[in-house]
This record gives sequence, structure tokens and C-alpha cells, in this order.
Amino acid sequence: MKILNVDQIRALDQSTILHEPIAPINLMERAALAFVDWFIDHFPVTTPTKVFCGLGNNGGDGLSIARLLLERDYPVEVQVVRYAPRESDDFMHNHRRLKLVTENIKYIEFSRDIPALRHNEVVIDAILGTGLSRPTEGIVKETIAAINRAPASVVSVDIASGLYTDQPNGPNDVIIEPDYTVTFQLPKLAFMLPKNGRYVGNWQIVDIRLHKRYIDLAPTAYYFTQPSEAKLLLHKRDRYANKGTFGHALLYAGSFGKIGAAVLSARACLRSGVGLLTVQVPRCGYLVLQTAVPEAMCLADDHQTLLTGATEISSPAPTDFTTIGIGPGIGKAPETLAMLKKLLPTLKKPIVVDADALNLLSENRELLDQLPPNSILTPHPKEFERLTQKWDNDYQKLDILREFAKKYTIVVVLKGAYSAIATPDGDIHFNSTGNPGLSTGGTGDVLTGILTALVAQGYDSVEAAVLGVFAHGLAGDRVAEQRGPIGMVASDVIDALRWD
Ligand SMILES: NC(=O)C1=CN([C@@H]2O[C@H](COP(=O)(O)OP(=O)(O)OC[C@H]3O[C@@H](n4cnc5c(N)ncnc54)[C@H](O)[C@@H]3O)[C@@H](O)[C@H]2O)[C@@H](O)CC1
Ligand SMILES: Nc1ncnc2c1ncn2[C@@H]1O[C@H](COP(=O)(O)OP(=O)(O)O)[C@@H](O)[C@H]1O
Ligand SMILES: [K+]
Repeated sequence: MKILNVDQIRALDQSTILHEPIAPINLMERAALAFVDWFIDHFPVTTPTKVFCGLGNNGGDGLSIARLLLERDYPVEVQVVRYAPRESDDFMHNHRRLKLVTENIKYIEFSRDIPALRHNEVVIDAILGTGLSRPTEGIVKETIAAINRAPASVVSVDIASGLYTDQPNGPNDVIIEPDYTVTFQLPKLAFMLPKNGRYVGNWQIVDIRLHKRYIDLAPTAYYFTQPSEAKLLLHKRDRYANKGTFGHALLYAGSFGKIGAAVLSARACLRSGVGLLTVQVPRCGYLVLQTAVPEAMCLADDHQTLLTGATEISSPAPTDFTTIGIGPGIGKAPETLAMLKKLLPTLKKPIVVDADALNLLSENRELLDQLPPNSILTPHPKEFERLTQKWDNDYQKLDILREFAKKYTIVVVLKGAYSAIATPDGDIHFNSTGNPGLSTGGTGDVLTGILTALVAQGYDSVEAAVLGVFAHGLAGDRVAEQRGPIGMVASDVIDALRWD
């Protein structure tokens, strides 16, 4: 699913009006109805509801929502924040229609007009939407601050009032902190960014049937992976396939005290459809790996506690494998760095690089040039910062991410909530699955195993990253549903992987 910018969203609105065709006021009504359908599912008809409206089309939505809820017997009170002398046409139209059904419309011009809010109430925030063009100030700011202080639940219409759709807010901006955001048609870039978490809440998209062809043709660099899109990426298995069809992967993982990382990524790799798997671990990990993952072949490194690349067996050579995954738990010993330095120039096919291999790259950035094209790097934000630079805000982080992936012709998975996958072409795909339960040791090692398996099976690197990150998050969601997010461990995620 595409993520469009504010100008495109506005143009999409116009395109819908022109091509369907539909009158603007009817499109607003459709949006309001979609919101109300969602609201009814979440709040009982007895819920005291205050709708705060601005004077633009977001406010117009609010007025329409208020009328529709009144018609459904919700106890609704409307508060119009009168911060400017002029209202939008559709606001005025809906204002007239609302006055036909209720007297209960109040106006906020001064601080004393801001109503008290109780904990059993729900606030619908329709003060400002995607039309935000400057930080909130004056009575708008005061009203937002009062709503944020109140114990009431808050549902934002389209986007929290005061939050920019696709540009950074200032550190002192006053923005609604909703429990929910019900957004129209498309996700907004702002929702993907960690720093905005408290200004988004639990967000949902409602379909308002905006012009599909416009969306299909609109250029964008931002995507949000939908379940149907991930499913389409999945390769079907040929009935006459054999294990050779699905590649032979080599994992370099583990060091003394971190053999678990090798076990986790090996198990995840096998559970993700790799044909054959060989894992090279330091000698101390040999028995552990052979016992914990009998399906994998094991190469014992000559070194007892860390990886040097040297083994008693010289065949097959690293270049003989379909792909290589490197990094989980390997540490940063000089011998391991030497191994990386020797290995990288010999490789031509994409590999998967994670964890300490990334830290070694960040301390030896000249090695980045040696990465085979279309390799996949999976840094968490700290690792990514070490690889690149500090950023002032999440938007700058996305720019740095995009440029990094383009510069080295690699796929970069910046992990976290809505993991951002940057492609060598400069696109960014945000993942839609996963939950905070995944913030537990070892889940990154699991992801490395998954991605290595997909690359070994012949998935293109971008598709492997999009599909693998999606499946990893979805497995995490299944575990969270069954046992709650807090008790989740990385092995549970492996067990919950499904590829159908
Ligand atoms: N684009 C779409 O697809 C649709 C949009 N609709 C609604 O329309 C909204 C956008 O409406 P508008 O473009 O009228 O914009 P808003 O309602 O977001 O803002 C209204 C106006 O307030 C002014 N403004 C900007 N920043 C301000 C600030 N900090 N303090 C005070 N005033 C400020 C601007 O002049 C802006 O046009 C969407 O968020 C959505 O709720 C829906 O009605 C239907 C479909
Ligand atoms: N809040 C969250 N929501 C969704 N996914 C998350 C969240 N926190 C962490 N994750 C996922 O969990 C994994 C953690 O990886 P990483 O930080 O490398 O862990 P480790 O090094 O312990 O294996 C990543 O795939 C990341 O996207
Ligand atoms: K809003």
C-alpha cells in the first residue's frame, strides 16, 4: 500500500471529486460515515462524546460525525474552536445541517470556554487534519493542551491535531495525544516514525473509496506492507522440488557465551524453508549446535571461542554456498574482523549481514564498498547510527537510510516498530506487523536466519526483506495473541513462523 504526501492526498481528494464524480460535501459525508462505523464498533451508544471541531475540512468531518452519532442516539456535544474568522465551505454546510438536529453546539474563543472533561467521556478530535501548515498556537494550542491533560479517551479524525503528516514537528509543538487515530484511506508517513508514537496511538485505516487510479499512478518512495501484498511475494513450491531447489545457506554465528545466537538463527533459517544449512561456529559451540539443531550441518572453526573462518575442512568454500548470513553473536575480535576482510572480496552473490558484523563494518567503513550488491543489512537503530551518523529527527533518519542503501546498492532493514526497509532504488517499505513483545534478546538473530533462508531460496533481496520482516512480525503477533507480549521469547517466534 502506498503512502502519499500531503499534496498528493489533497490532489487525490480532488481527483475523486472529479472522476467519480461526487460532490465534496458527499465525500466528507462518506468519510464521516466510515469514521462512525468504526466508532460504533468501539464505543457503546451510552458513551458521552464531545466532538472538538476546527474550521477547515477536518472540522467539517467532525460536524458531520457529530450529526451521524446524534442520529444514532449517542449523547453528543459539539465544541467548535473558533480560532479564525473564516470557515471552509464544507464546514459551513455541515454546520447548517447540524443546527437542524441539535442546539448543543458550543464555541471556544477564550480559555474560559474550554469545557471540563471527565474520564468516562470520549473526545473526538477534529480540530486540525492534514491541512496543518504551522504549529498550533493561541486557543487551538490551549484546547489541545486541555484535552491532553484530561482523563477522557481521545479519538483523532484522520490525524492528531497539530501533527504534521509528512514533515518534522518542532520539539515544543503542542499536539493531541490520542488513544486512537482513525485515518482516511491511506496511512500517513508520520504514523511510521517512533518519535510520533504518542501522537498516533492505536491507528486504523478506514476505506472511503478515494480514486483508485490516482493512487495507482501516484509516484511515491514510501510503502506500507499489507498482508495481501506479502502473500503475493511468497514463492509457490514445485511439486517436483528437491532440497537442492531451495539453496544451501552458510551461517557464521556465535562466540563463547553467545552460541545461543547461532542456534536461534539456524533454527529460524530451517523453519523458513532453506534446502540445506551449514553453520560455522567456534569450536566451543560445536556440540551445542549439533544437539540443539540436528537438521543443520556444523563446521567447527579452528578457534575455540570465536570465529576466524579457518576450519579443518576446506570444502565447500564459502563461495560455494547459495548465500551467507553473518553476524549473530560473533563478537568483534580482531580475528573475526580479519575473517570478514578476507571473506567479503571473494563474494559476488547477496549476503545477509547483522549484529556484530555490522559493528565491524561501522568500525571499518571501507569494507562497506566490498559488500556484494543487493546484500541485506539488518541494523537496529543504534547499529545504524554507528554505520552512518546521528540524526536530528526521524525524517532525517529516513533520508540517511535511503542514501545509505542507494550509495552501497544494498537493502537495509532498519529494525523497530514499523521496521523500515530501504531499497537500492531509494524506496522505503514500512512493515505492518510486530509488537513490543519482540523487544527481547534474540529476535534479531531469528530475523537473520529468516532472511538468509529466503535469499538462499532465490528470493530477490528486496522481496526477501519485505516478506521476511513481515513474516517475523506476524509470528511475533501470533505469540503475543496466545501468551501476551511480555513473556515472549525469541524461540516462540521461530515456532510461530508460517509460510502460507
Ligand atoms: N483529503 C481527503 O481525502 C479527505 C479529507 N477530508 C478531511 O479534510 C482534512 C483536511 O482539511 P483541510 O485541508 O481543510 O485542512 P484542516 O482541516 O486540517 O485545517 C484547516 C485549515 O486550518 C489552517 N491551519 C493550518 N495550520 C493551522 C494551525 N496551526 N492553527 C490554525 N489553523 C491552521 C489552514 O489554513 C488549513 O487549511 C483531512 O484531514 C480530512 O479530515 C475528508 O473530509 C474527506 C476526504
Ligand atoms: N516495538 C516493536 N514493534 C515491532 N517490532 C519490534 C519492536 N521492538 C523490536 N522489534 C523487532 O524485534 C527485532 C529485534 O532485533 P534486535 O534489536 O537485533 O534484537 P537482538 O539483537 O536481541 O536479536 C527486530 O526485528 C525488530 O524489528
Ligand atoms: K484531527
